[in-house]
Amino acid sequence: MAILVTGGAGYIGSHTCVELLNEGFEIIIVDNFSNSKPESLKRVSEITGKWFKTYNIDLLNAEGLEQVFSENEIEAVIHFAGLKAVGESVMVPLTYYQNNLIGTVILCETMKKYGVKNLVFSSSATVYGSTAEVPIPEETPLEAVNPYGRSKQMIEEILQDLYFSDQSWSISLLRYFNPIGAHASGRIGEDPNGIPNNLLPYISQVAVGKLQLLNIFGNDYQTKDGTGIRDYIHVVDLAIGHLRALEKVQSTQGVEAYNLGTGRGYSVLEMVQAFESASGESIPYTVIGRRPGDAAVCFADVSKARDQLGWIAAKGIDEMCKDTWKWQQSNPNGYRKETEVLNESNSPVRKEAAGFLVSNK
Ligand SMILES: O=c1ccn([C@@H]2O[C@H](COP(=O)(O)OP(=O)(O)O[C@H]3O[C@H](CO)[C@@H](O)[C@H](O)[C@H]3O)[C@@H](O)[C@H]2O)c(=O)[nH]1
Repeated sequence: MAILVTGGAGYIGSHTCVELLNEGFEIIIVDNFSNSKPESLKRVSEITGKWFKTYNIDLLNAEGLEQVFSENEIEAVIHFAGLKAVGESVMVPLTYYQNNLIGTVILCETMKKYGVKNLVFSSSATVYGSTAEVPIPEETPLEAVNPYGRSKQMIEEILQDLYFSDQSWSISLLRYFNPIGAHASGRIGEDPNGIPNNLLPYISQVAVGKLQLLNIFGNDYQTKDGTGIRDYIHVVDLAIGHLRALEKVQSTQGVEAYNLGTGRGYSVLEMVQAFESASGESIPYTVIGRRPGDAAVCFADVSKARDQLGWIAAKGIDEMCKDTWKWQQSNPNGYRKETEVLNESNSPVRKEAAGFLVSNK
């Protein structure tokens, strides 16, 4: 019996695959590689010394997915696959709803057909919106503020309805706070397309000299130093949280949401300092206006995951920054080779995209 991992080649997916393989699970991966590279899976194999089957299939391809279920004995699914860029989701909402919602519905229909009813779903703290009171417990009303977030919120609701219709399902909704860091080997890590949207990938690209200056989005929030506060969590801790959730869905029925965070918040300026110490590089920055939709402060109440999953994040901010830096330094172009990067920088599409991003700053 195997665990099916959708989106297993992505950032959180690949780290979870390492932990699953290390704990002796058999895994099968489905990924369309729209935002990831097969190279990450090669490295998962290299780190663990284990082999696994990978299908290059889009979740919207119901027949392809059916083939995966008919060819393998699957006991549970961890579902990561989905589009995840907030800004992009505002511009192409239908693409987000098509991929994230319909992809999940097709996955669940196929699971149902094959009698597989154990599911761990990759949700996000984004479902809480930007005004929730901290620390945020799971029962906080959900009010996502952009199409990406709403797609996660709607999927959670669909999965609740599914359980209501058939109580033999067992589903965990994992609401991630801010995953950063990388595997300690430095072989797998976060590999964003183009200019990063998120703080840590941006800082690490400044440290390695790919970007010149960090733009800090506002220093006039009601926080200790005026900059935004977030609950950063090491991606390996997060990956281990999936294993605990998997044990839970395999031993009970029901649908439960869990916050996966550390329960501690750090400001943007504290992250800059922590990264400077970990890397020995200086991070030049400038303060610009607030980014629309950003919360001032966001951190988790982690008691439910601790009490019900027996899970707690173990790695601190220094280890998060050290591992991010090791990955960034040894893979300045992510999973791409130098030649691929050169070809891309000459492509007209790439130039247009870069112009677009700069003009939106
Ligand atoms: O170039 C940057 C990028 C970010 N920030 C700030 O850094 C903090 C963290 O930002 P970011 O890394 O973009 O994370 P979030 O805004 O918290 O967004 C993450 O967390 C959200 C809520 O969980 C999810 O919806 C998103 O997908 C996920 O990227 C915030 O205060 C930002 O204003 C900057 O100052 N400059």
